[in-house]
Amino acid sequence: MKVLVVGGEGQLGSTISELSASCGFAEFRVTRMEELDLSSEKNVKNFMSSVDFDYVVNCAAYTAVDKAETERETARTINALAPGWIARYAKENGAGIIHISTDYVFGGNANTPLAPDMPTAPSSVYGATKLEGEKLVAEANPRHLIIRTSWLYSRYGNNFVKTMLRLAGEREELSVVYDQVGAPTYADDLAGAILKILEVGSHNDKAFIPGIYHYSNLGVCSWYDFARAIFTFAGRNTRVKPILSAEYKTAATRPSFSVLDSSSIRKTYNIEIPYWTDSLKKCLEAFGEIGC
Ligand SMILES: NC(=O)C1=CN([C@@H]2O[C@H](COP(=O)(O)OP(=O)(O)OC[C@H]3O[C@@H](n4cnc5c(N)ncnc54)[C@H](OP(=O)(O)O)[C@@H]3O)[C@@H](O)[C@H]2O)C=CC1
Ligand SMILES: Cc1cn([C@H]2C[C@H](O)[C@@H](COP(=O)(O)OP(=O)(O)O[C@H]3O[C@@H](C)C(=O)[C@@H](O)[C@H]3O)O2)c(=O)[nH]c1=O
Ligand SMILES: [Mg+2]
Repeated sequence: MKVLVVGGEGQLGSTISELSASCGFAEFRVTRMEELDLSSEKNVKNFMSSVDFDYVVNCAAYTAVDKAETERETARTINALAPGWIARYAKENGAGIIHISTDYVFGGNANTPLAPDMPTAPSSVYGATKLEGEKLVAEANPRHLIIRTSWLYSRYGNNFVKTMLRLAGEREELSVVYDQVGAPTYADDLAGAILKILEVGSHNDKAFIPGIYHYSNLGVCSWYDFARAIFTFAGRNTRVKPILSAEYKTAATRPSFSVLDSSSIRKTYNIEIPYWTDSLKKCLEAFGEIGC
């Protein structure tokens, strides 16, 4: 089986690239932006019609949540139009698509974990463009898996864990919001789940069951709790002050509650999902923040 990974330089793309090196069930080709720039349909068409693959995994996205508020068109091209093109040219190759989306498609008014079929109501341009991307992917290719994840972190790219560790080197106290509740997700865990789904699909095409799924690490926390856990596990003395979102002005509005219910991916693909603090410790070990 052949798998094409688009967006290979981001957090998830880099992680899949790393983990796939020891995968025996498929041959992976990972693209970087210089090889495939998603800003035009022509690029996508030319590239995708020149390569042979059975599944494409789209890890590329415009993830600068605040900047997206003023760069709506670019965000829409990368998060909505391009995934639609990728799904379409995958279909023309007879291939399926795994596309990644976000908890920010939800409005934040729920108070129980969000199942994939619950109503969406994005409060940001990033969330709205990601939601449109989901629709375009589903319309363009019936063999689609859309996996919504949340609060992704890894040793690659930019993420909250790295931001906190950097700021801890600059300040003795940080203020972090405690009225936005969700669940962090370690990119290694999500990448492992994606590889497992591909492996299942490689043995039996019918076991690749299309639809929208959720994948976050288990458990629930606020960004404040997340920051506290990072500093506790990393042995830092940085103080963290809990604040309200109203006290931390940002261009984009984030959902106050975006805990994803990941039970359908767990059951359908027999995937074990680790608890968020266990995975955070693993990531900090990989950073050399613990045990070195
Ligand atoms: N990060 C998070 O907290 C979360 C992410 N997600 C979703 O998970 C997926 C993976 O996210 P993550 O790995 O964190 O994202 P990253 O921002 O780390 O990676 C996205 C990659 O896409 C690339 N990209 C942007 N524009 C283009 C373009 N025109 N052509 C080709 N590549 C482009 C980026 O390049 P460059 O960096 O040079 O712009 C980057 O390498 C995305 O779909 C995201 O929406 C969902 C929930 C949480
Ligand atoms: C740096 C910092 C952030 N915050 C707040 C801002 C925000 O509400 C929250 C998290 O900050 P970030 O900027 O890391 O979060 P953000 O970029 O919004 O993270 C999101 O990225 C996109 C791509 C997703 O898909 C989401 O799942 C989510 O991970 O913490 C503080 O309260 N204090 C701080 O010092
Ligand atoms: Mg961010």
